[in-house]
Amino acid sequence: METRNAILRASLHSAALSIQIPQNHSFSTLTKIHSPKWVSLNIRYSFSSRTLLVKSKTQCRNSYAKIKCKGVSDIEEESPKPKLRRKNLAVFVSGGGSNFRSIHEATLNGSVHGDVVVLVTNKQDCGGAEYARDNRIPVIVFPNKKDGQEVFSAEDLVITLRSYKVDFILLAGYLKLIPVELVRAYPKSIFNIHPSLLPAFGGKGYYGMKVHKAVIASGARYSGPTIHYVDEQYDTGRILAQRVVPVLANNTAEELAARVLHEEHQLYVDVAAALCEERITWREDGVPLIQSKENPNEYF
Ligand SMILES: Nc1nc2c(c(=O)[nH]1)N[C@@H](CN(C=O)c1ccc(C(=O)N[C@@H](CCC(=O)O)C(=O)O)cc1)CN2
Ligand SMILES: NCC(=O)N[C@@H]1O[C@H](COP(=O)([O-])[O-])[C@@H](O)[C@H]1O
Repeated sequence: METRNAILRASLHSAALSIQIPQNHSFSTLTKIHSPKWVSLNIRYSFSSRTLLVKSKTQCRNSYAKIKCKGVSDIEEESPKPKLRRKNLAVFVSGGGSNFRSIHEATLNGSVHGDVVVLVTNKQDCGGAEYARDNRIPVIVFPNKKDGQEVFSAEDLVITLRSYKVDFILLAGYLKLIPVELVRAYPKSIFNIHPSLLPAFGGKGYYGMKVHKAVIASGARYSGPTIHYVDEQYDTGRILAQRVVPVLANNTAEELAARVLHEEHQLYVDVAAALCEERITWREDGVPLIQSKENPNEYF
């Protein structure tokens, strides 16, 4: 097939390649110049609905090289990847919302293939709620009581989140217990970030600076954020991701909090990206794993 022969003019200095391919077909190349004489070339050649991949490592004599495919085995057919639907995210906060802002910014810059469609908070004047209003993200107050009377129930919250077609719920500094109705309505779809290496320093009473003070007082040499699935109790859901932050001998709780928070921001964006790209898988023993984006054969 004529497509199997591509005459290449490799200008090894600028790594510019020109390829003579029949008209009305598209192609893309990936080149790697190993040395003045050797170049690797992957040609992705698409026509109609088929994509062919020609891989070759070729010795270039002077500045021309003729790539010949030895047979069909040189050509792999790439089935077109189904275009992933953008996912809808609900974020829950109670405070400043720096994790929420990191996630929102990542949805805007393309790092996360999703959109924050609603913010939920128990404190309608907190920093996270203010940021949401400034960015035209709807804000829901939950729990919401007036004169001790519940005016917006857990069932109301489930119905409202369904109306926004929420795929994933991300807790980011939310300090209230998520009701069982919501946990059951969104199985394996609610996540929380906690500022210690769970299961250490977690559970009722462990939030905010209380966590970091307990870590410092314990003499622990390492801390760091944990992202876990949310179940019906505080901080007991399956661990999905962690980052390690050394605890320095002279660290105050505030200094440790700042370093852990910095790691949280990147970790939550990485996890949100994996969720929206459907790169979560479950090990046989029930441990959730994240598939590497760079190398799909690797999990962490
Ligand atoms: N069903 C769940 N709900 C929530 C979880 C969870 O894992 N399952 N995680 C928390 C977040 N969190 C730790 O990561 C956490 C938040 C708050 C508390 C706590 O002790 N809160 C106090 C009240 C604090 C306040 O109102 O200011 C309390 O319940 O007495 C512990 C852990 C979010 N929800
Ligand atoms: N147990 C829950 C808990 O302590 N969560 C912690 O609250 C902070 C919220 O900061 P943010 O509002 O700037 O994202 C974060 O450090 C988060 O890990």
